[in-house]
Amino acid sequence: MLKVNNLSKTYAKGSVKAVEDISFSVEPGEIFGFLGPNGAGKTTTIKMIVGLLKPTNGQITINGLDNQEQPIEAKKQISYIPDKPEILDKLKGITYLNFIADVYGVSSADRKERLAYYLDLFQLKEAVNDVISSYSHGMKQKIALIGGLLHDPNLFILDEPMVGLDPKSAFHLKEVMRQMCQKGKSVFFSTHVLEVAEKLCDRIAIINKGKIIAQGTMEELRALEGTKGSLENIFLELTEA
Ligand SMILES: Nc1ncnc2c1ncn2[C@@H]1O[C@H](COP(=O)(O)OP(=O)(O)OP(=O)(O)O)[C@@H](O)[C@H]1O
Repeated sequence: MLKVNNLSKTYAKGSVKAVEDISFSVEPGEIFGFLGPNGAGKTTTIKMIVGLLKPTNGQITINGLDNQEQPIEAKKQISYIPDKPEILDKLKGITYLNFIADVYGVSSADRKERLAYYLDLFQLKEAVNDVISSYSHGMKQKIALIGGLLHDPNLFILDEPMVGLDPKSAFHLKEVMRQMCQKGKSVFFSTHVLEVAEKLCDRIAIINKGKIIAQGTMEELRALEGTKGSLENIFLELTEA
């Protein structure tokens, strides 16, 4: 579903090596967690995958489509929810969601069904008629999530999705991620919440100082470190230096 090959990104005319020659893939039906300390290169990697930043080197394919050669077709495959979604907050929630559905060409039958389902799930049925500027941080995040789910993306990409969500909404988001994967779609997300990653992800990659220092299933990561410990233990040991 997602293939990242030898990807690098430098900033400040090459003086900052934010991402250095990383490679990984996310298979259909997989939840993939992307972990790393502050400044490790997670957001930079995600922005290259979704086409917001041009790689210095390397290739990204999404469902077989090169995201630099076929950017529009590649973007149709994905939804991206940034850590701080910037939404058109002068609009009412429902106007925003219909706008997103229009952009992605979602049919009126699918739109009606998905809106009813997700607005109920994330408890925004009433608030959707208010302007977004009146929403709390968590409500803004939820309207962005619903917008991201309306076109039923093949690859759902989220940067720190749990921050700001109440426990019930976080629970439902995790359920939505699992349901997507049961349908053969994929989820790729960054997080600092290691307990969530450990429970939810099929595979995990850990990035540190721009380089991937470990990747695999929890079992593989444990074997790599020769431990029976938690992901927190493994993460701290690997990123200590
Ligand atoms: N626009 C930019 N110009 C220069 N350097 C940048 C820029 N954006 C990011 N960096 C640098 O690139 C490196 C990777 O940053 P990035 O935001 O990708 O990290 P991150 O893993 O997402 O961190 P966090 O967990 O704190 O969000 C850091 O050293 C950061 O200072």
